[in-house]
Formats: sequence, C-alpha cells, structure tokens
Amino acid sequence: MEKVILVTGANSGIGLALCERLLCEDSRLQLCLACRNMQRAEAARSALLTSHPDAHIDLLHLDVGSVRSVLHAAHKVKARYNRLDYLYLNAGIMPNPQIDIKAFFKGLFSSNVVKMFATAEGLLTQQDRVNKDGLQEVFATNLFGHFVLVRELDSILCQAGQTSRVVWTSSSNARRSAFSLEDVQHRLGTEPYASSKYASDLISLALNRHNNSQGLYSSVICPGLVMTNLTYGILPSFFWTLIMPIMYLIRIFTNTFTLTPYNGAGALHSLFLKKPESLDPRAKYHSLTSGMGSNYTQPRQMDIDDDMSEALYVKLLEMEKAARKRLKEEDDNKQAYKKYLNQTE
Ligand SMILES: NC(=O)C1=CN([C@@H]2O[C@H](COP(=O)(O)OP(=O)(O)OC[C@H]3O[C@@H](n4cnc5c(N)ncnc54)[C@H](OP(=O)(O)O)[C@@H]3O)[C@@H](O)[C@H]2O)C=CC1
Ligand SMILES: CC(C)CCC[C@@H](C)[C@H]1CC[C@H]2C3=C(CC[C@]12C)[C@@]1(C)CCC(=O)[C@@H](C)[C@@H]1CC3
Repeated sequence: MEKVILVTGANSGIGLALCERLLCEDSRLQLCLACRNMQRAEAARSALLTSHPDAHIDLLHLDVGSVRSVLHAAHKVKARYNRLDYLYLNAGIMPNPQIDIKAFFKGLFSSNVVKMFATAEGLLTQQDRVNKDGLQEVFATNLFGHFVLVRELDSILCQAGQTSRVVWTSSSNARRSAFSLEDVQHRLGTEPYASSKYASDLISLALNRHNNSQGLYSSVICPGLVMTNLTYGILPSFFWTLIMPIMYLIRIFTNTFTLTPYNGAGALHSLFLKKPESLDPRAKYHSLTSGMGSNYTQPRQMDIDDDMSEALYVKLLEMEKAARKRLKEEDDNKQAYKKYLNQTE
C-alpha cells in the first residue's frame, strides 16, 4: 500500500505548497487534506489535481482548535486508513498581530538587525481570546489540538514493524522567555504565538522520548518568513506588495526570508526524504533561501531541555483528560435531556 500522509491546514500557504511538493516527489501517495473549511479544502484539492490528475487526495473536516472536532476527525481517519506514515501538524494562527514600530526602527540600526528579521523578537505581539473549549485560541490551535490528534491517532502511528513521522511547523519566533510552565496557555502575556511555538518544540522532544521505541518520530521545522495569509494579516496587503522589492533585497543578507510557500515548505519536504533515525530530536530544521533564491534546509539546535518538555507533556495529558471528561459530561447531559423530552411528549 502507498504511503498515507495527513496535512493539517493544507488548503493554503505552506501546507498547500507541501502537498504540491510531495506529489511532485511521488504522485502515488495517499494525501489527506485536513481543513476546517471544506470549500477551501475542495479548492485546494482541485488545484492539486490540475497538476497531478491521477493523485489520490482525500479531504477531512478538522478544526484543530476544537477538541470535539479533533476526536471526531481522528475517528474518521482510523476508519479510513489502516496506516499513517506522515502526520504534518501545520495548521496555525496568529490573531490580531501588532508590530512595535519603535522597536523596529531601533532594531534596524542595531547589531541585532539580522536576528530581528529572522525571529521578529521584540517586534510582534498578538491579542488572544478564549475559545468554546475554554482554552486560549492560539494555544488550542497551534499546540493542544495537534497534541490530542497525535494521541488519538496513536494506534495507526505506532504500529509494529513500521516507522511513522510527526512533523510540527514551528517558527524561529518560538522563544523560551515567551513561555512559562505556570501559564502554558499564555493567558497573561502578549506573545501567545511565540509561546505556542516554543511549546511545540518542547512537545516534539517529549513525543520522541515517549514514542521512539514504538517507531514514532517527531521533528520540528521553521519555514522562514513566508508571504501567506498569516503574514498578510500582519500589515495591510498593499503595503507588503509595495515593500516586496525591499524584502527580496533583505534576502541577500538574511537567508530566513524564504518568501514563497514553495521555499517555506522546503524543510517539510526534506524531512519527508530523510530516514527518521538520522534526525536530531533537539534540532529545528529551517527552510532557508540563498540571495540568489535557491532553497536548502539546515538543522539548528533548539533552546529546550528534557525536564521542561516532560513537565509540559504531563500538563497536556492532564488537560486532555479534563477536556475528554467535559465532552463526555456534555454528551451525557444531551442524552438525558433528549430522554426527558421523549418522556414528556
Ligand atoms: N508564514 C510564515 O512566515 C510562517 C508561518 N509559520 C507557520 O506555518 C504554518 C502554516 O501557516 P501559513 O501557511 O504561513 O499560513 P496560512 O494562513 O496560509 O495557513 C494556515 C493554515 O492553517 C489553517 N488553520 C488555521 N486555524 C485552523 C483550525 N482551527 N483548524 C484547521 N485548520 C486551521 C488555515 O485554514 P483557513 O484557510 O481555514 O484559515 C490554513 O490552511 C502555521 O503553523 C504558521 O504558524 C511559521 C513560521 C513562519
Ligand atoms: C521589510 C519591511 C520594511 C518591514 C517588515 C517588518 C516586519 C513586518 C517583519 C520583520 C521580521 C518579520 C517576521 C515575521 C513577521 C513579519 C516581520 C515581523 C514572522 C514573525 C512571521 C511568522 C513567523 O513564524 C516568524 C518566523 C516570522 C519572523 C520574521
């Protein structure tokens, strides 16, 4: 049977570019596009089928920010496929981003200018909100939903005599100082995106510790700065179009300005080709682009430690248990109410 690959957030940007690159590699792959909006998912499938008419592309409804949707989607995946070779955890959000213009101009004339363009450290804040599950939306979407998905798919990811891979689309914006074990959802701060991405780096390490012996390997990548819906949300799109030539100029000095989704998906693609045993669990694989535009992948050591990653893993397990309990109670209450209505009729 051909390899089965599931990509979350596959209908646009880096996720869609990854699907395109994977099909160019092997058009017989069984691709599953997991998206929250089925209209956009259909459009993505049509676009992929235009260039690969014989490709096997399934759609799956998944709102990774909702625990109920994750459990439902995982159930469907297990019913559809008896194996899952690659799980790309790519969906992500950065709501209401704000740029600190003063910090930008200060950084521009400092020795930290290259780092500033690569990581946006000190430049970017976001306004988060609480979702229907009572969780912070950025945490729920970028990390927790994906964590529950991996756990729920464990029976088809960890199969005897087979290796499977989980790949997180993290970011160089991930920063230890933006994350706190006392506030894993980042309720109190203004950098939920950096916090959620740092948390995904930690969780990847923990997944390796707990699952390598069962043949499951986890890695993290950073796509670099890519022009997608996510980045277009940071500044008005006409402004981006206006400064595009400057962006290409900056790329000569900063290899992290990958700019196109195709280049951004480079590291995701290169991990597809690598043997899992050869990967470094403490490295983040960066998509990079030379000044002349050629695309390459480079591993860089992450600022993470085992104790912190284990502590976060334990916290997420507890949160998962609580979320399942809450959903079960909701279902039981619904059932009881239905029964009551039937009796009173
Ligand atoms: N662009 C960049 O410079 C960088 C991006 N990244 C990361 O790359 C990943 C892909 O983002 P990118 O391609 O840039 O941006 P896009 O906005 O183009 O893609 C994000 C994808 O995630 C999906 N998504 C968002 N929320 C949910 C949800 N609750 N359930 C299911 N799907 C969801 C979106 O679906 P919909 O179309 O319905 O919104 C979309 O398909 C993200 O994790 C992002 O953090 C990391 C570093 C840099
Ligand atoms: C070039 C221009 C004149 C001004 C652009 C300034 C900023 C808008 C960008 C500088 C560094 C960028 C950046 C990101 C967003 C846009 C900038 C802040 C990201 C945070 C986008 C999402 C990610 O995950 C990071 C890897 C990016 C890091 C760099």
